[in-house]
Amino acid sequence: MATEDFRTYDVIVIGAGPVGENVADRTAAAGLSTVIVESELVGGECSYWACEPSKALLRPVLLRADAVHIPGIDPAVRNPLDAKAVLAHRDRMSADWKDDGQVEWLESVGVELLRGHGRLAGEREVSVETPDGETVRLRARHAVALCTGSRAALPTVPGIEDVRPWTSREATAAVAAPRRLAVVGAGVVGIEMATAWQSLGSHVTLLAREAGLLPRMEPFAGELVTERLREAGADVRFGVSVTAVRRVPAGQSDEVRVTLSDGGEVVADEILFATGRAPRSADIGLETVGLGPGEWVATDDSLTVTAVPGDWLYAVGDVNGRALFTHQGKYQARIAGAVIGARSRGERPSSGRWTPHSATADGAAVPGVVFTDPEIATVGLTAAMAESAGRDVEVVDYELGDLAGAQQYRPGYRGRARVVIDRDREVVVGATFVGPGVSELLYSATVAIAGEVPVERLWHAVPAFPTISEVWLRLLEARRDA
Ligand SMILES: Cc1cc2nc3c(=O)[nH]c(=O)nc-3n(C[C@H](O)[C@H](O)[C@H](O)COP(=O)(O)OP(=O)(O)OC[C@H]3O[C@@H](n4cnc5c(N)ncnc54)[C@H](O)[C@@H]3O)c2cc1C
Ligand SMILES: NC(=O)c1ccc[n+]([C@@H]2O[C@H](COP(=O)([O-])OP(=O)(O)OC[C@H]3O[C@@H](n4cnc5c(N)ncnc54)[C@H](O)[C@@H]3O)[C@@H](O)[C@H]2O)c1
Repeated sequence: MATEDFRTYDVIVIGAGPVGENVADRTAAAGLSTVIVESELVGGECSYWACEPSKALLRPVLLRADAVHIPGIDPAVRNPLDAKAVLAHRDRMSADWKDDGQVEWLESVGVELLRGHGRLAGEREVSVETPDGETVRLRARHAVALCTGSRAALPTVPGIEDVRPWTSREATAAVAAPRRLAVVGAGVVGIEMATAWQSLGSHVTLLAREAGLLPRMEPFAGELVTERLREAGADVRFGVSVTAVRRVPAGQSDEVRVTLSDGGEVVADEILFATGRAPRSADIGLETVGLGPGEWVATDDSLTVTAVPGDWLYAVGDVNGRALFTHQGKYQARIAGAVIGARSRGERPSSGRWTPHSATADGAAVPGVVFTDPEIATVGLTAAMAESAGRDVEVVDYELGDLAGAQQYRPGYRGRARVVIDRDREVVVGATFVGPGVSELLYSATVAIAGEVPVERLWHAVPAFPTISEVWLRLLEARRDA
């Protein structure tokens, strides 16, 4: 093992997922020499085991769900999906799990890549264990950004280590549909993967410990998706926990027996635990700067780790636990890059909400789309969140199926919209749309919330006829006429 002297850069980024890539891009663009350290594939979870493969699996499912309702389209669309073709498409959309394209992009923006496992080694220092067993020591003049992301969190269930459980990685990268798939967890990963694999030929049993799907969203979101999953043939069960799992021989192969809290048993070929995320921070040297290994790395709105003095350590993206989405992590990356750039020039980052140096939207307007049938698009507060925060809000609902644009989009359209309006400030603070094709509506709601557009002014933002965006007008009318 050879140990080199320190290599010095202005900025060291640990983790080349979408967020680390964007921090590095911004600091390089600010004229700072930047190295990025990656232990697996450049592009991170999102490109290979999360957003890209999951959406490639789901797009054919959602397109087919619309197409079967449209007159004049070949009735053959009712046939089951060609799973082999969908999986091949998924492989292409995941770049066949090769990162050459992203490595080229890093080169094109002037960022140096160092492959290996990075760990903090005290103030402004990082040690990298390279794939050939060497240790490279790095020193940063200005900043170290932790962008190590998150991993699937598995619960402690007796037998879990012996059943080869699927996590989001196996669920997005599997090469064939299991005949029977048990899915534990009623969050976004659980319901997206249940939707995909049920349509690709598996019989899915979805096990939710809560009384409904997506407990943190407006209740009608989970209700509409439950209906469609059941219509598609999935077995959706509420109020049940998994108390034990075991794999037993079955014919030529084996199967998983899942014991439930209600005394029942589910038998499956594979079991997916979609039970949330944990930060990838257990082995990144946090203890060398006084932080707790394995914990979410807390920051302020400038993405600076305030528990470590000196304004040199940043945590950006999933690892800080602020908002676990690629787009929100990339937003944080742009802000962290601007903050690092400003501090490197001896400038004080601007303070206050909605400035170029504050990730204000993390607390006010985080958009998210769940790509199920129907789609769910959310931003800002739900009615329950507003209520528990003691905000004085008005809740306005509208049935999307009553819109001409919705019936044009898909005859028999079913869906619902809700906006949450802050009564004191007369601005929208939350919006949820559930229905086919609603994902593209979300940006309008995000602009209304982040822009704090007065509700009065929204009357002048005229939606085109006949589109689903007319829901905005109908919501205003419903409020006026209430
Ligand atoms: C199944 C699934 C579907 C999803 N779908 C969506 C979606 O449709 N839209 C959306 O916005 N979000 C989606 N997400 C969330 C999204 O994947 C994450 O928010 C996003 O990947 C976070 O980016 P990141 O760069 O912070 O972390 P990651 O993408 O996890 O990247 C972190 C990188 O750091 C590397 N790394 C970790 N530790 C070290 C170390 N010590 N040294 C060197 N390198 C290290 C890792 O190898 C990895 O490449 C989904 C998540 C899952 C699980
Ligand atoms: N389309 C998208 O943008 C997209 C897709 C997938 C994931 N994501 C991101 O990834 C994050 C993580 O998603 P997720 O679904 O893994 O987590 P989640 O926190 O959204 O849901 C986890 C679910 O598992 C349940 N659970 C936890 N422990 C359990 C146990 N022991 N037994 C039974 N159930 C248990 C929880 O009650 C919850 O319903 C999301 O919050 C989202 O930000 C986004």
